[in-house]
Amino acid sequence: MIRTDDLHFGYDEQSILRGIDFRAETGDVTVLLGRNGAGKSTLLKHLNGLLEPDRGHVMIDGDRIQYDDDSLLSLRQEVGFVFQDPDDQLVAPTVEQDVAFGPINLGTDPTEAVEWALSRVGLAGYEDRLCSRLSGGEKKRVALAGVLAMKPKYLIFDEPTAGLDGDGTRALVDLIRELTNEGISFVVSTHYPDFAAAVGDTFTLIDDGQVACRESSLDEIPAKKYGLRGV
Ligand SMILES: Nc1ncnc2c1ncn2[C@@H]1O[C@H](COP(=O)(O)OP(=O)(O)OP(=O)(O)O)[C@@H](O)[C@H]1O
Repeated sequence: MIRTDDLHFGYDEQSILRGIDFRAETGDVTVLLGRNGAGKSTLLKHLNGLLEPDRGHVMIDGDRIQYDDDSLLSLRQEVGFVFQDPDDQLVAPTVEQDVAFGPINLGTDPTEAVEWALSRVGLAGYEDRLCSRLSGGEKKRVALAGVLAMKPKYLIFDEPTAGLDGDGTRALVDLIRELTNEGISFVVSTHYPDFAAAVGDTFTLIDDGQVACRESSLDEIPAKKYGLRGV
């Protein structure tokens, strides 16, 4: 389980998270909802140590996140993060080099992991393509493959459908459900109720820097009251 207790965080003087008690159960797809600027990305970035709280803490399977370099390296193998904008994530010239980056950093032979990850995202055969020439949707799949290649236990996915067309979104729903059945737990943020309903097991709404509600059905989330798209 990923949990945060009394998590506080602000950028400069601006307080963004104000006592977040968040829970993401192992085996679930936990969907994070909230209006623009509510702090969803900021919370997600705490879950694999990209941001360090001002107060409170983050626990992964009962262990508090530690922020030294060695601890963060092993944390990021266990808890992968796919950014909203793939251009913030892709680091190497070619698809194969990019997806191999994580396993190589971990000191493992990347061959099998790269082949597996690219086939899971439907990009087998793209190994030698230049990342810079890919479409937005393809870049997003490469970014996901790069995280999958690390074989994470938890996968944090910030706005996964941003920039995807209908087919891309449907394929992503199927992939997330398959990977969940294979043992990867997801935390995803989204503004799209259809996508949320299709992938989610539980739904957490962030408002005014706090958890406003947590439900096992999207229908129970008071979308209109919190400025969200309706189901
Ligand atoms: N690096 C930063 N420096 C200063 N302020 C920031 C930074 N990143 C985000 N913010 C501010 O923090 C607040 C929360 O941003 P965040 O991206 O976490 O919201 P969000 O819920 O993910 O929004 P959206 O749904 O629009 O993506 C916003 O007011 C945003 O402007």
